Amino acid sequence: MPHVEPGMAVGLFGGTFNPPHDGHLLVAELALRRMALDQVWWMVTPGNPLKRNDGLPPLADRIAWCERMNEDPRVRITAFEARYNVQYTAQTLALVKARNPGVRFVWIMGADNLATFHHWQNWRGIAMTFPIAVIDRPGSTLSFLSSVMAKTFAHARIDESDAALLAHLRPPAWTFIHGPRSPLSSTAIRAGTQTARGGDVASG
Ligand SMILES: Nc1ncnc2c1ncn2[C@@H]1O[C@H](COP(=O)(O)OP(=O)(O)OP(=O)(O)O)[C@@H](O)[C@H]1O
Ligand SMILES: O=C(O)c1ccc[n+]([C@@H]2O[C@H](COP(=O)([O-])O)[C@@H](O)[C@H]2O)c1
Repeated sequence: MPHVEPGMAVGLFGGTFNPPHDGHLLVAELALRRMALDQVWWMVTPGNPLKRNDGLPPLADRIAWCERMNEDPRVRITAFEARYNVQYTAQTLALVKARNPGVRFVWIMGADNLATFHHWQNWRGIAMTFPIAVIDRPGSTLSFLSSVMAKTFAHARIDESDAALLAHLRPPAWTFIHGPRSPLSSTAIRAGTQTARGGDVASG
């Protein structure tokens, strides 16, 4: 687990990163700036518990790709979930919190995950224990209105102009952050229609 000091504000950004791309960098930079975070951890998951993970490249490869991609020293690449044998985010977050007293953690996810968040293990517990920042993503912009999570915790949503307060608020507290958006996805990169650094691959 990366080193942190009490009093720091840290964003936890879990992902499969198969492969990482500029969209992930954009999320990290937006989160650092808008929430005045000291660090963002890219937590490379052993495998999304809701997805089929056969065919997933080895964790070591995905970590190496992330390290090659990232140039910001505030972004820390970690795969401690595999080492501690945890896969569900609720477990991951409990572990991080227990090992780092006095540190303010915020869970960060793209808007596509907001739409399915209510299928996650103990999702209400996560929302009751950690502030959450949802970053806009093409195709999922309206999920902050329609998702079960957004409706259930509508009373706890703060305006994004107050995002810098989020790490210091008592949960439940969440916000939806709009900003520059990236159309990139790992799926399209694997399919060969986009590149990790952006832009469409010309067809034909
Ligand atoms: N372009 C993007 N804009 C905003 N958030 C993104 C973007 N790409 C990925 N994310 C977010 O980053 C986190 C990790 O995503 P992941 O590694 O699964 O990438 P992905 O592009 O969504 O992959 P896949 O297409 O395989 O599902 C998730 O919270 C996801 O919502
Ligand atoms: O805990 C869960 O039930 C759960 C369900 C789906 C996704 N997650 C986590 O959400 C993060 C983003 O997943 P993904 O597939 O969009 O890269 C990653 O850290 C996953 O482990 C967690």
